[in-house]
Amino acid sequence: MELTAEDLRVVIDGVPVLDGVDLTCAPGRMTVLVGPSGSGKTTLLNCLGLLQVPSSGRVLVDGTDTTAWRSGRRRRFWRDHSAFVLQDTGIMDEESVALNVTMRAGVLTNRARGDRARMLDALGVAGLAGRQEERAAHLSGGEKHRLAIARAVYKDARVLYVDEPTASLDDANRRTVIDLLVARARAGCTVVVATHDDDVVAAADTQYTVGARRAAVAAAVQP
Ligand SMILES: Nc1ncnc2c1ncn2[C@@H]1O[C@H](COP(=O)(O)OP(=O)(O)OP(=O)(O)O)[C@@H](O)[C@H]1O
Repeated sequence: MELTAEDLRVVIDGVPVLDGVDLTCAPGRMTVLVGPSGSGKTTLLNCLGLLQVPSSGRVLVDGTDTTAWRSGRRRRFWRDHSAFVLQDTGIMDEESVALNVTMRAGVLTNRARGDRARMLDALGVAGLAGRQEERAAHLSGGEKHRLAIARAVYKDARVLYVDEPTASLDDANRRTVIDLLVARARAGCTVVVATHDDDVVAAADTQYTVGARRAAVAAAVQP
């Protein structure tokens, strides 16, 4: 699915955070959003993920303007097409690793339901083979990141939104996460990543510097 931002602006408390962003995130490509801390990367990621309503401008999904989408339409987009790997990863600590992948539980028990073979496959891809019956709370921070990506792999989400996936990971985990994201893009997904990590940037197909336009305008008005 193609995501397009057109003249996107976000103003918070009278302060422009995003100032006219034009951007396309194409399927089959990993697009990274870079820029200094506070430049608006997460804000842009949230707008592209329809989690945040911009002050003006549009977000298009496969050419369809989402501005008028009501909550039900947005929820269908999230349910059917997208996966989020955000900074707190959204892992349910008290549940099993398996349930965190399939996101479907039995009515009377918390046993994971869904396609077991695909669940095991997704865990294998994420380097978590054999961990399905453990409680997610037992996983390390890096393993939880990989579990969140396993969830996206299981879901076969067409759009993957990722915020700072490698922050506070060791080198081996960083490499695994980067390779997983590249593999999702090669599988045809639209992968959008907000990052400070040069290795993530080096692995990306497209780079967008957030705040560059603001910086250019500020430089132009310097005496
Ligand atoms: N809900 C909010 N209320 C007030 N200010 C906000 C809000 N959301 C974002 N901001 C401000 O908008 C600016 C951009 O924040 P954002 O989190 O998008 O930056 P970022 O580039 O992702 O930063 P980092 O690299 O540090 O994660 C910051 O100055 C932040 O304080």
